[in-house]
Amino acid sequence: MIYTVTLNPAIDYVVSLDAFHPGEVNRSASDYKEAGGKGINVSRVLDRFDVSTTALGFIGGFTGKYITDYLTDMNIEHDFVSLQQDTRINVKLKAAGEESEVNGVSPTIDEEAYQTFIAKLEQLKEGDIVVLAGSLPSSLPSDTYKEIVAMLKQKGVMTILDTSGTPLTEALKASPAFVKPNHHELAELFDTEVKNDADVVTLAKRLHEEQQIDHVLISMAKDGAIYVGTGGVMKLSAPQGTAVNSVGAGDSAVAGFIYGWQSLENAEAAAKYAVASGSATAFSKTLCTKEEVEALLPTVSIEHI
Ligand SMILES: Nc1ncnc2c1ncn2[C@@H]1O[C@H](COP(=O)(O)OP(=O)(O)OP(=O)(O)O)[C@@H](O)[C@H]1O
Ligand SMILES: O=P(O)(O)OC[C@@]1(O)O[C@H](CO)[C@@H](O)[C@@H]1O
Repeated sequence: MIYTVTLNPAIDYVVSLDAFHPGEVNRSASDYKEAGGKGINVSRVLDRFDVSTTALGFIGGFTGKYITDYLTDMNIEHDFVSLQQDTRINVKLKAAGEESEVNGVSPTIDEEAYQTFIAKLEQLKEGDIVVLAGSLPSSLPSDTYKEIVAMLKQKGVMTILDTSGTPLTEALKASPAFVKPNHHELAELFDTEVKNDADVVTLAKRLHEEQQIDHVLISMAKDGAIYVGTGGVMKLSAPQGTAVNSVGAGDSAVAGFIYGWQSLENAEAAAKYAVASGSATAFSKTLCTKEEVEALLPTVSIEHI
């Protein structure tokens, strides 16, 4: 069974305007809401690939109810721990060809809620897959993902991690099986600059070899991705197209990798599916569909390096 963990979910409130004028009353040309947060997005994309998941994490208040209702309507299983405080709302602003984001403040996770969540993870079994994705609520310590990865690995559960900053640095010490930082997050991780593909490969190799991470996929937006892992070292080009909405492109890449890995057990095919999925989401208003991904697959080229 695949589980996604979103410790800090959100309603994504996506607002489009022709132009944004700070300090003035602005009116949306269009807007919509979606259940968001990185793990939830992975569940939503896998659902579109006909792969079942259960979404875990913390949810609270009327915003939390919106998210659980949304997932229930889509027939996506979920088993969140309930909180009193509201789940956050993240504002995604699209104006004059630019995307800006204001991500909200997380509710507080108290010890009782955290232990209830851990008890759910304790039930998982060898062969299960867990995707841990997104920021940590500020009330949780920065080594939370590290502790969870270590605990799950002891049970023979495959762990996949997509986060950034100190929680990522810490969690790498527990060697999750698959990580997908983007190239900015990779540079931040090593406190250095990433100027070209060679720099990306050098740092990704360090993650694979020194931190013993089986699959490292560094996403690079319109420049595709670089994979370093048990499947070798390769650069994947991104399909060309007009970016409409990049929110969730990275999560779609994670879902695409899992789908490719599960169905083909081949890292090259999985990385290719990841890039096609990320691009299909970038080119559409919301998350990609399987048809959109498969239409783009033949346009992803791979160079072994
Ligand atoms: N403008 C674009 N054109 C083509 N493909 C894109 C574009 N932006 C993103 N992608 C695709 O999506 C994948 C993931 O994108 P990106 O590197 O931006 O991830 P991310 O930073 O984790 O994204 P986000 O946080 O917005 O979800 C890329 O590897 C690429 O395949
Ligand atoms: O604040 P975090 O947890 O880092 O990111 C949250 C978020 O920006 O990530 C998703 C897109 O990847 C959105 O659905 C959501 O709003």
